[in-house]
Amino acid sequence: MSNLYGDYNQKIDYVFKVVLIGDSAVGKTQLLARFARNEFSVDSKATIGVEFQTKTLVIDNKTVKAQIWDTAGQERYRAVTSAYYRGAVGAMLVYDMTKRQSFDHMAKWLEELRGHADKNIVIMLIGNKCDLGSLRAVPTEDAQEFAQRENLFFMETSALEATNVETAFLTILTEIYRIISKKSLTADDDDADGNSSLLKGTRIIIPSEQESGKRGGCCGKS
Ligand SMILES: Nc1nc2c(ncn2[C@@H]2O[C@H](COP(=O)(O)OP(=O)(O)OP(=O)(O)O)[C@@H](O)[C@H]2O)c(=O)[nH]1
Repeated sequence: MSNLYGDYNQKIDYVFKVVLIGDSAVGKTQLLARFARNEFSVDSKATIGVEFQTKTLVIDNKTVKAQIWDTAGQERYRAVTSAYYRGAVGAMLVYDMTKRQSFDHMAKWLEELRGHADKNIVIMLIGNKCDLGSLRAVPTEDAQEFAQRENLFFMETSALEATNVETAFLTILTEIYRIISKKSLTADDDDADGNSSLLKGTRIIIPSEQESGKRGGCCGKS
């Protein structure tokens, strides 16, 4: 059996690590719960340290395992920053559209991300909690402008109502796939050893055989 989310007996062609970042309580954990398990919890506890969940899907007839990492927005609960970003090929910068401050902090989060992650990482800005429309504190245009200026994808979501959550994850994963598959075919960014800089230090592509035990640089549950 094969559908959008793949067949569990199928071999994995790619593993894409995507990180979630943003202030505490913007909804990172619930966006992940909605995408990975189609669940939502109203009494979500603050994340302590780092967690990740995986979801397997099919893009362009290839089986892609999305490994989505979630960390604490609260400084005191944050784990070692560089380890969190290592190997990430995508990032979702999440703010709460009812909390202006969480949007104003996006520049700071973006700076941290760009300071630690691969320069080719695909980034999406997410305005979460769009179900709370009457409490909106961040106009869509402000976010669009920021996204355009910083060259980010942008989407407004609701983890509660499952609005745009799947679309957001599929959009970023498809864009990562588009870049990776193009990189696999071209040698534009090759270094002196013939290795693509995008592929080299970042383990963007983890071949299926490495999935079964030889995977490097990752920890956590799957
Ligand atoms: N109305 C509404 N509430 C949401 C939505 N997403 C998350 N919440 C609520 O917002 C609160 C915080 O959600 P979390 O997912 O734990 O936030 P977080 O960004 O992971 O927080 P940290 O782990 O502290 O970084 C919880 O009470 C959630 O139920 C949403 O789309 N709409």
